[in-house]
Amino acid sequence: MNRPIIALDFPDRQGVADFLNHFSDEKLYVKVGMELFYQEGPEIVTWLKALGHDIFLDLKLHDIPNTVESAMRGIAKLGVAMTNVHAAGGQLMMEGAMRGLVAGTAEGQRRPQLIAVTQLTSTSEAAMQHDQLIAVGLAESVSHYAQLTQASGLDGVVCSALEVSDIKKVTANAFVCLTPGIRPSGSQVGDQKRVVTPADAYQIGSDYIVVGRPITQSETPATAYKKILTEWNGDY
Ligand SMILES: O=c1ccn([C@@H]2O[C@H](COP(=O)(O)O)[C@@H](O)[C@H]2O)c(=O)[nH]1
Repeated sequence: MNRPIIALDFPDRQGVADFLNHFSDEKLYVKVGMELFYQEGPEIVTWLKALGHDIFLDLKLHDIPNTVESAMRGIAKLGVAMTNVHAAGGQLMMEGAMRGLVAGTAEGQRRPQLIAVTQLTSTSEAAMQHDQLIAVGLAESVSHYAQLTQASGLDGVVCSALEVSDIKKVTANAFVCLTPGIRPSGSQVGDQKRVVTPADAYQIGSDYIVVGRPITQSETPATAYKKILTEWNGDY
């Protein structure tokens, strides 16, 4: 079964522990983002790994190439399955990120997948053009960032499932599209702008989906997760 990646957007480890209690012994694919990591530090990753979960460390690095390369060397040592940067940091920064990750990965250990954020799923086309002064459409901007990411030697991108078909046309087969902004029909959209249901993400061909609040804020998280898991595996 392909597992949806659960965004563990909690303020502390206790919040995560309470949440995980709903799942008995199930091995999950979880995402640790800024909220949790900046409170708990790298130990949160060590703890989740010890529980048997796979981890996407979503820190979205965006800095000068040398700084990102050094930071990635450290991230590699945490043994996460995947991590990321912002494609807007540019080709030199992304190449530096990959160099750091390769250098920091111990022999015999698998290098974490490295992907780049194109345009955040909370960004609308109008906001992108106004805030970032980008004159092209959102689809074109996302496609450009995907090609730049591939040229930089990374494994894939973060985008909305709405852009996956276009990206797949201009990138290699193995190039990964990870899609947050997933909302089961009827659930609250919140601050997300480019949303897709788990079933549609499956149909479109997303490689991974990331789901946070529809699971973490649910009264019955395990049931919400199971329903999304089923849809995401083409059973709906
Ligand atoms: O473009 C992006 C990149 C990252 N995210 C992250 O995914 C989750 C989504 O959570 P929801 O509660 O399902 O909205 C969150 O941690 C974001 O930081 C994203 O949404 N869009």
